[in-house]
Amino acid sequence: MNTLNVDVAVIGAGTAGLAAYKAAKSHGRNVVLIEGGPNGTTCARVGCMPSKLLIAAADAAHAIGAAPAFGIHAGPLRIDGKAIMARVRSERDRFVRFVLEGVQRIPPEHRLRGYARFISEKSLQVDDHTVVNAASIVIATGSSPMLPPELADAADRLLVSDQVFEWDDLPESIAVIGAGVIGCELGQALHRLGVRVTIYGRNDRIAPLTDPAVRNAAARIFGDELDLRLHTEVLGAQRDGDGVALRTRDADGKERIEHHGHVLAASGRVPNLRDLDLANLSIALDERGVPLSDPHTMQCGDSGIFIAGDVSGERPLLHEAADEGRIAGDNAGRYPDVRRGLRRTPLNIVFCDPQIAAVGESYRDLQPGSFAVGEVSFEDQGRSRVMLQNRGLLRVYAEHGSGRFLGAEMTGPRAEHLAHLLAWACQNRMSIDQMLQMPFYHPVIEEGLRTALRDADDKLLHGLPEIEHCTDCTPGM
Ligand SMILES: Cc1cc2nc3c(=O)[nH]c(=O)nc-3n(C[C@H](O)[C@H](O)[C@H](O)COP(=O)(O)OP(=O)(O)OC[C@H]3O[C@@H](n4cnc5c(N)ncnc54)[C@H](O)[C@@H]3O)c2cc1C
Ligand SMILES: NC(=O)c1ccc[n+]([C@@H]2O[C@H](COP(=O)([O-])OP(=O)(O)OC[C@H]3O[C@@H](n4cnc5c(N)ncnc54)[C@H](O)[C@@H]3O)[C@@H](O)[C@H]2O)c1
Repeated sequence: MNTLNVDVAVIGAGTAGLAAYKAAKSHGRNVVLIEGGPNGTTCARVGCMPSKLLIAAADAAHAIGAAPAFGIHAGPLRIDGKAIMARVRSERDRFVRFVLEGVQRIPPEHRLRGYARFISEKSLQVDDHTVVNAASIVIATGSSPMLPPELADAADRLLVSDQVFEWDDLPESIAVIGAGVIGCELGQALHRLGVRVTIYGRNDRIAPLTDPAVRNAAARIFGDELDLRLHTEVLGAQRDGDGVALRTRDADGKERIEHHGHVLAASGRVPNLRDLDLANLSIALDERGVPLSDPHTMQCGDSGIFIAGDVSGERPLLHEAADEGRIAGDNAGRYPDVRRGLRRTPLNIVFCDPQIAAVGESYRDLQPGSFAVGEVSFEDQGRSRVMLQNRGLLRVYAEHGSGRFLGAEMTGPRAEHLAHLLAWACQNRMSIDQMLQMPFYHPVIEEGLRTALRDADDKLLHGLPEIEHCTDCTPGM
């Protein structure tokens, strides 16, 4: 057995772990980065990048399908699944290569291969070859897809998103379980690429939306385009012939058995904590078994243990993993002189079409009666109509009294850009009035945002509370 004595050990070489390693090193500390699985990060290998590559192909197919409405006819659409997947994989490999080059630049003596688990608060066992003693430790082990037990009998026809990006051709049909972020992004992309897709959601949840009005708008738009079954419970899945027989029950209690080629579990992800032997530590855990941590320092209690990225289960997004990793690594490097790091305004973007986004405080978390809602439908919004992308709804939330902009939820054209504008305004604690003093060009989609801001301004002026406050969006739904 080897023994390694270091100042800081970082478990996991994903986005959070790499940021933590760099931040801890900046203090001149002796740091080791431990990775058990494949290098390259979830984002580049099986997450953000390959999913956006698949969506880009779907966008291209959709644009051809939409062209006749402008009087443009490109001939019959032909989708070459093999070519699509070849591009997804080769571009994905290119992104992974950049990450691997970065990992290679870390001196070999600072990298350790193997899965780590805790022996005590200051020591780790890595596989069966090394004991690492460290003054502080960063847990940055990421997350894994959750597999609902009722899908177990689908056997080899049960997939998770990781496997989609290894396909060398597109399948004929697929059932997507979960109308969350992955379900909406991949489900719609595959549908637009000619795969017969059914998306099943067990409640009315669509991606990160908590505002019932925006949720309804998104459900309507999605449901108009593809087979979306909300409020539908999956009862079981059985390997059957060349596919899967999926047994479901809808909101009216009607049970059905339908045949699909594959089943994709897009039902959420769970933090990678199970094999870390956290029971050997005295840090407090929440009800999911995730170590409790301070979101500004990433410190677990007053220990020398820090947590960052998807494993913390708080904001499982790339830019948050990078921020949390940086804060955790900085504090691990300066431990016990722990400091608060910068946390940004929450920003969530789903790359479906129309895009979905949420900024700042979510509708669900706002205090009923304390805020006004301004809204705009994109149906008659000038630029959106010009581009034939006039679908969706944007709702902005503003605090009564201060007039401060609190947050927004939306589905609509170019929501990724609107969401950034709004997140910047939110982080700068701007009021609706200050936002309306900013320039708006013509004709742009941002004029739709101005309509929503004016609506909020009007309601603030008249002291109108939000009357349709969500009654069913209790936490966790
Ligand atoms: C399909 C998909 C699409 C996504 N799209 C987006 C997007 O568009 N935008 C966005 O912001 N986010 C997106 N995300 C989320 C984003 O990818 C994650 O938030 C981010 O990659 C998390 O980084 P991380 O460092 O926490 O985890 P990871 O990159 O998963 O790193 C964790 C590492 O820890 C290693 N590890 C685990 N246990 C141990 C152990 N015991 N010992 C040693 N090593 C261990 C793992 O092998 C892994 O390499 C997407 C995710 C998915 C799945
Ligand atoms: N654009 C992006 O930023 C992006 C893209 C993809 C993934 N991600 C990240 O990856 C994480 C995981 O994505 P996800 O889509 O797996 O999780 P999610 O939490 O977004 O959605 C999971 C959905 O599955 C539903 N569900 C759970 N069990 C079910 C069951 N048995 N039957 C039917 N529905 C069920 C849940 O109600 C929920 O709506 C996201 O939280 C997100 O942070 C981000």
